Amino acid sequence: MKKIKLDLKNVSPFVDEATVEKYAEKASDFRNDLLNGTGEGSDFLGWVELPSNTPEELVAEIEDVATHFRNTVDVLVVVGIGGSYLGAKAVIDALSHSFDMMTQENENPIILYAGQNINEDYLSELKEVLRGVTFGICVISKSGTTTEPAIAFRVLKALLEEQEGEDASNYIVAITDKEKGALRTLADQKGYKTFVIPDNVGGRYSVLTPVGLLPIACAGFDIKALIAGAKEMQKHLLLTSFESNIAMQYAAFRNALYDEGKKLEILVNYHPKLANISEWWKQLYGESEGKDGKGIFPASVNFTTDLHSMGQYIQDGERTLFETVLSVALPNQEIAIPETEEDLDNLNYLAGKRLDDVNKSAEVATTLAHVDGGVPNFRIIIPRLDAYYLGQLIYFFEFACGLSGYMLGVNPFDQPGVEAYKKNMFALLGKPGFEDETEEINKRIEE
Ligand SMILES: O=P(O)(O)OC[C@H]1O[C@](O)(CO)[C@@H](O)[C@@H]1O
Repeated sequence: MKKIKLDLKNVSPFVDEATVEKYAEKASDFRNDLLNGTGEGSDFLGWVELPSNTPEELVAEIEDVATHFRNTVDVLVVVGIGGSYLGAKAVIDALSHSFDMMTQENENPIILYAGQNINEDYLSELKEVLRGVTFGICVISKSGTTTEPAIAFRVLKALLEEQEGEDASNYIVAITDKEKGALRTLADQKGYKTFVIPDNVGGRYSVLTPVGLLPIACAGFDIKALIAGAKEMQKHLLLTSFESNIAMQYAAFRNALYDEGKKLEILVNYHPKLANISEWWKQLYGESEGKDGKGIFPASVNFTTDLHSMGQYIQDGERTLFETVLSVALPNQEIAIPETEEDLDNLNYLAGKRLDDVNKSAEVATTLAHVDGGVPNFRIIIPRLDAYYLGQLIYFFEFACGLSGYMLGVNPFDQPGVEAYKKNMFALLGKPGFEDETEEINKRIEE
C-alpha cells in the first residue's frame, strides 16, 4: 500500500535553512516526548497509541452497535460539538456520495448533526424533519456537561420518547467519560448503551476512538481500514530521521515559516468532499497552538470554487500566509469532456480530457501563481480518497500537531481559552454557582 507524501518543493525557498535546521534538530526529541510522555500535557497522549492498541473486541462491539442502528433507523442524529463531532463528519463526508440523499441504493441511515450550535431555527427544523421518522441518537460529550449538545439532546430525546415510548432508550447510544459528568449519570440511569472516551484522549484527538468510529461505522464505512491506515502512518512516524519523517518535516517547516512572519495557514483542497477535513483540522491546530499570545491561525478554502472569491486576497493581499494543499492523486470516478461539432463554447481544445486533468492543471497553475505571489505552498499527496488513506492523513496531522505545538513552546493538549465565553454565558444565563459572575457581568452590561 502507498503512503501519503509531503512535498516541500514550494516551501523550502521561503525559509532560512538554519531556522529549519534549528527545528529539525529538536524534532526527534519532541517525537520522543510524544512517544514517552515526557513533554507538556502528557496526560493527554492516549491518541498516540490508538491505532496499534485499539482492541479488536472494541471494534467488533462498535460494528455490532452500528449494525443495530443500520437495521433499525432511517436517520441517525450525531449530537456533539468540536472534537465530539468534527472528525466523524469529516470522514463521513469525505467517503459519502456527494448526492447521498438523492441515491436510491442508500442502505445506511442518513447521518445528521445537532448540538454543534444553539440555533433555534436549526433545531426546530431538525425536529420537523424527524417527526414521524424512525431515528436514533448518538450523543457524544467527553465532559458530559457541554451546554450545546446537552440542550440538543434534551430536545431530541423528548421527541424520540414521544415517538418510541418506553423503547426510546434502544435508539440511543451515549459516548462519554467512564464515570464523570451529567451524560454518564443520565446514560446509566436510563440504561443507554454507552462507549467510553478514554481519559487520556482529548476531544480534538478522539476521532479514532468510538467518538469517530461509531458514527462512521453507522454511516456504513470501513472503520478497520481507517484504523489500518492510521496504524501504517503511526509506524512510519516512528522513524527518527528528519529526512524520512513527514510529520517532523511539516512541523519544522511550518514553525520556520511562522518565524518568517507567516502567521496564517490555509488548508486548501481541490475536492469538495474534503471541506470538512478542513473543519476538523482547524480545531486540531487552532485549539492546540493558539495560546499564550502565539500560534498560526488555521483557515481553509475549497478550490477552485474559492479562487473566484478568496483567490484575489491569497494572490495579492497581506503576505502573512502560507498554504497547505491536499492533493488527491486519483479520483474514484471518471468523466471526460465531450466534443461538440459546433464548438460554440470554444471548449473543443479540451475534448477527451478527463475533468481531473483540468483540475490538476488548475492546482499546478494556482500553486505556481501563489508561490510567485509570495505564498509558500506545502503539498500533501493523498493516493486516493478512501478510508485507509484518510486514516493515514488523520494520524499524520495529529502527530505533526503535537510536534508543532512543542516546537512553538506551548502545551498542544489543553484549551484554557475556551472557558472564557462559557463563564460569561453561564453568568448571563444565571447558572447556579455563578452568582458573583452574574452580578459582575450585569453591572458591566448596564454601564
Ligand atoms: O466532548 P465535550 O466535553 O462535550 O467537549 C466538546 C468540545 O468542547 C471543547 O472542550 C471546547 O469547549 C473542545 O475541546 C471539545 O472538543
